Amino acid sequence: MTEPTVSLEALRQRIDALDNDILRLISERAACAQQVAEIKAEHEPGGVFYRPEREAQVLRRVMELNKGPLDSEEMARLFREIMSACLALEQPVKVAYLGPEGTFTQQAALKHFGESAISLPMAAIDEVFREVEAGAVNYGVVPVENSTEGVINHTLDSFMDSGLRICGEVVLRIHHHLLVAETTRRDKVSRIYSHPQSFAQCRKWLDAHFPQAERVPVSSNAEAARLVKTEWHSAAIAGDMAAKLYGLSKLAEKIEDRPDNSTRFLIIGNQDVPISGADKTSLVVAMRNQPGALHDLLEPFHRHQIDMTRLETRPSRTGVWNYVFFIDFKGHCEEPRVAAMLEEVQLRAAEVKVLGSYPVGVL
Ligand SMILES: C=C(O[C@@H]1C=C(C(=O)O)C=C[C@H]1O)C(=O)O
Repeated sequence: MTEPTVSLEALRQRIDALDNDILRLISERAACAQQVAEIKAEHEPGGVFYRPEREAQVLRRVMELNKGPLDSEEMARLFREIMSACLALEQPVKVAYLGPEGTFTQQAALKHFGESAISLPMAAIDEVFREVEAGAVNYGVVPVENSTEGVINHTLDSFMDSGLRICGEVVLRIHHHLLVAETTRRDKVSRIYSHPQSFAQCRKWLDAHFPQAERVPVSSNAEAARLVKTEWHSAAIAGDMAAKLYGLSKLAEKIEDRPDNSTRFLIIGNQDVPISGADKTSLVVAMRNQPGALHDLLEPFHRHQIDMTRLETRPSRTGVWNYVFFIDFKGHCEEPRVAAMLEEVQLRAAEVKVLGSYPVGVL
C-alpha cells in the first residue's frame, strides 16, 4: 500500500479549522438577520419577518453557485436550516398543517420552513384555513394535488370561501411503506389501513402482494400507523415520519406504483408576496354558461404566451355560475405581461379571484 500524501491527523486538523470558520460565519449571518429583523420591526411594527420571495432567492442562489461535491439540493437543504434558525432567533414561524403528526403534510411544512418552525397539527383542511384567518398561526400548509391521483377537492373548495392568499408551494416526493408492529409476521397480515389516496397510489402493488387483505380506509396515513401499533394482524401504508413516530418496521419499502409519485402542497397566509424572479400565480375564475366560454377564457393566456401549469374545473356551489376554474400559470401578477392578460380575463369572466403569486417551489 502506498503512503497517503495527507495524514488522517492533518485532515482532521483542517476540518477543525474549517468548522471554526463555518461557526464564525453562521454566527455573523445570524447577527445580520437579527439586524434585518430590527429594521423590519421599525418600519412595520407587528409585521412578519418571514419573506418567502427572499428565502427562495437565497436558496436558488446557493444552488446556482454550488460546485459540489455536495449536490445542489443537499446544499440548499443545509441553507434552508440555517435560514430557519436565523429567523427563529427573532420569531419562530408558527405553521398549522393538516395533521395528525407524522403526515406528509407535516413533512412538507418542515421542508418549506425548516426544523426551527413551530408546526401545529389540525384535524381538517378547513381548520388549517381557520387558524390562519384567526391569526393563531402565521401560515398554513395543505395538500393540493397528487401526481397519481389528481386534485384534492377540499383544498380548492376552501379557497372559494376564504380571503387567504397562497404564499408558496412545496413539492414532496411521496414514498409509501408497508409498516407493521415489531411482532407482526408478513403471512399474518389480513388487514391494511391507510388513507384512500395512499391506497390509490399503491393499488397495483397491493393487488400483486396482498390481494386477500382487507383494505380499511382511515382519515390519514399517520392514523393508520397509530392503529397498527397495537394490532398484530394489521399493517399500515404510510411514510417515514409516521414510521418513526410510532416505532413501526417496514415490511416493504417504496411500494408506490409510480416512482415519480409526488404531492404538491400550498402555503397559505395573509401576505402578498413580491416578485422572486421565478413565480407562479393561482386564480379562481367563474364563467357564465355560454358556448365558447372556456375558449374565451384561455385565449388571452395563449396570446400573451403565458404558460398554464394547471386547469381544474369545480362545480360552482353558489348555483349562480356554472363553471369555476382553478388555474395556475407561470409568472407574477405584478409583471406587466401578466397584468395585461389578467385585465382581459377579467373582462370575459363573471368573476376572477387571484389566490396569490408566489415563488415556484425551490426544494
Ligand atoms: C433576513 C431576512 O429575514 C428572514 C430571514 C432570511 C435569511 O435568513 O436569509 C431571509 C428572509 C426572511 O425570511 C431578510 O428578509 O433578508
